[in-house]
Amino acid sequence: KTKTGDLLIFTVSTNETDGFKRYIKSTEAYDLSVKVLGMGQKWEGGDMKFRGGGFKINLLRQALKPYQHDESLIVMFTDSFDVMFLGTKENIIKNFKTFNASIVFAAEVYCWPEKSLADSYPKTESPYKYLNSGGFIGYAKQLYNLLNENRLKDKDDDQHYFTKLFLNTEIREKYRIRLDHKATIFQCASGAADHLKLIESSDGYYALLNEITGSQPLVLHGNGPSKLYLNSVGNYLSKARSSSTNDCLDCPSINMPYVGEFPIILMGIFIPFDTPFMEEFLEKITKLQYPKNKIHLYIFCKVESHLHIINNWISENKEYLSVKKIEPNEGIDEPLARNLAIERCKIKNCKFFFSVDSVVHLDDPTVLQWLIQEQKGVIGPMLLRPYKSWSNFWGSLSNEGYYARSFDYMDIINNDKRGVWNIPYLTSCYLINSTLLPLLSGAYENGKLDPDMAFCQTLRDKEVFMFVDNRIDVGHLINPEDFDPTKVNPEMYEIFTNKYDWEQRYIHPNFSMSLREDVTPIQPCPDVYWFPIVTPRFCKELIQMVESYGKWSSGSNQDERLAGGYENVPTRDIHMKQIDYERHWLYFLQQYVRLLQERVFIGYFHDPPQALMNFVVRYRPDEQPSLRPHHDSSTYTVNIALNRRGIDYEGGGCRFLRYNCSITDTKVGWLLLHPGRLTHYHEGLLVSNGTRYIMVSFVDP
Ligand SMILES: O=C(O)CCC(=O)C(=O)O
Ligand SMILES: [Fe+2]
Repeated sequence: KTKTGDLLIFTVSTNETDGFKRYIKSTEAYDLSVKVLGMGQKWEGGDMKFRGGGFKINLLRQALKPYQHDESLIVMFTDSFDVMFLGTKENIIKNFKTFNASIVFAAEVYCWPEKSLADSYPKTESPYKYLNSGGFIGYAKQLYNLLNENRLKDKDDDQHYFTKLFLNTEIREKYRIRLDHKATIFQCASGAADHLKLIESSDGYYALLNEITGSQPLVLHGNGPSKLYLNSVGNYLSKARSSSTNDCLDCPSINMPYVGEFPIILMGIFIPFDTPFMEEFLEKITKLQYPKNKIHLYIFCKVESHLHIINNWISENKEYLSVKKIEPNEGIDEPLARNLAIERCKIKNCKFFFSVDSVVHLDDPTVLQWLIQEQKGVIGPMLLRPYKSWSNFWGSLSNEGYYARSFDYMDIINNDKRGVWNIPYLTSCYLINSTLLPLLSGAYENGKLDPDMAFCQTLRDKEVFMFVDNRIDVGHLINPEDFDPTKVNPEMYEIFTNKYDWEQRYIHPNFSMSLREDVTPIQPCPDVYWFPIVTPRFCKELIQMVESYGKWSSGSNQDERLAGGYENVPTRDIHMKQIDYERHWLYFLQQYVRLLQERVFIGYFHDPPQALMNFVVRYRPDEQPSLRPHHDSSTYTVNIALNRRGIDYEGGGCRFLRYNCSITDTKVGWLLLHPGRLTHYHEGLLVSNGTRYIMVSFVDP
């Protein structure tokens, strides 16, 4: 039996979709108890994107039967998958009573489904003129009787049904039916997003303020096309976040390290186009902290030139449960390859499908343990292109279904707000719970859409939420644009487009130590400084680049590469311009070398550094074994050792005559920085065996 003035809430849902779970959470946030009708039954209400929904009303009528004589019990009905509660029972009842009505319906901006009925409505100034049947509230007895004034079939449209009843003035007055024109209880979001503002409420949570009516609605309905709006503000409302501490209150907690058994997963690795830094990509996959004998591998490689590295990697990693590889010559396109991965996941009885694209670098090996524990249907870690606002998710969608920036996008990518975010588009790296796979057959194929767009469209159509977690930083994205795999050592050219990864591979790990005030720079000769700057790999690859180009200068004074056509102290060399590396090298000078220069030659600033001569020198006993004493045409000179004394060659080094000081134990990747003129008259010492390579720049000639 119910108490006087009690509130009984009904909803209908036949299965526990993400929207339903969100609805239930919102009722829990305000201690509301709700009776769910239809759970586990077959949905008989038609396709709600068109007309339908009579099913809901017929279930409700049945459920109200026991209360048909109760004149004080207040009954509320709401849809579930696109509805959230924003307030307490007390406020709902209080606001209901101010209507002095028996039944109150939600009101919305659009007259639907029969536009022509708009003229039959009573006139109102409010933008919410028309009945919406996704939410209503009334006394049990009157509601029950109203539902018996007329009958509808399961597949009939419930909103149409109620609109007809409401527009019948006799019935309207008999039951004292009113519409919630001021959205004091029900807010329908369609056409109203501009009226609404998320505010920080005095209770430490977020609330929704209707700036037109001044109300703070208690039930928010993402009717019609406003579902994405609801998803977006839903990240804040119903106590999902604290406005006072800025904490996510609704985010699953994660055990690190992982406790319990590791479920079987299928890891799909997709290489749909030429991607730089594949080596590191695969290394990070290898290092994932997840038992390999719980992972089925599925590799789609559409790039002939990457096959070699993939095959090597597969043969070095034999512990995986199984490996399925799709090669370019099989003629399987990307959407199909992705769809097949889902089918394979089903066949292998996996618990999760983990999809990773070749642009994804999973720097934190715990990422999988993290994602498994999120308890979401579809979830990915937030990944960014370093130093950029490009990410693997969109905060909002344009009307055409493409990227739109959400009000909180920058806050999320800057980590000013951390949490697990319901978003309309997610790509590159995500984990899918296998319970969803039956919905996702063919998900990656949809007309002309890119496979990622098609996939997200499918998820949205099936009302599956996508989440992105920015609570931890587990990796980053590669930018594959402008990558030219036809070059020798093409990653060397990625200093602009993928600077972060370029540094990881090519900048000496101790480089930044030299910039510290408390570290005294090494000075092997007066005003000659010595710094680690690039990795041995950089040196090796630069040598490969010049050697494969191969057109070494003759070592004579005539040099048509120079503006004057004459070189006073010629070396056997290849200029960076000749291997299309000049721009890159100048940027390197500006980004790294300049900082060292400013650290040791105090008070000299020249940004960006200029250099017309940037070249690799080759010394060989039978070619040019040494370089006679000279001044450089530079303010300061950069001289990097590219290979190893005592292993690759004997002898060599640089001698400063004024100080009778030589540096012969040069180290690969280490840079000598010295003034070019006047005091630093110098020579290149004789190479007696092998080949010595150095990289030289005359900075600020
Ligand atoms: O061999 C060396 O280390 C010095 C090279 C040099 O002085 C130059 O190329 O101008
Ligand atoms: Fe020199």
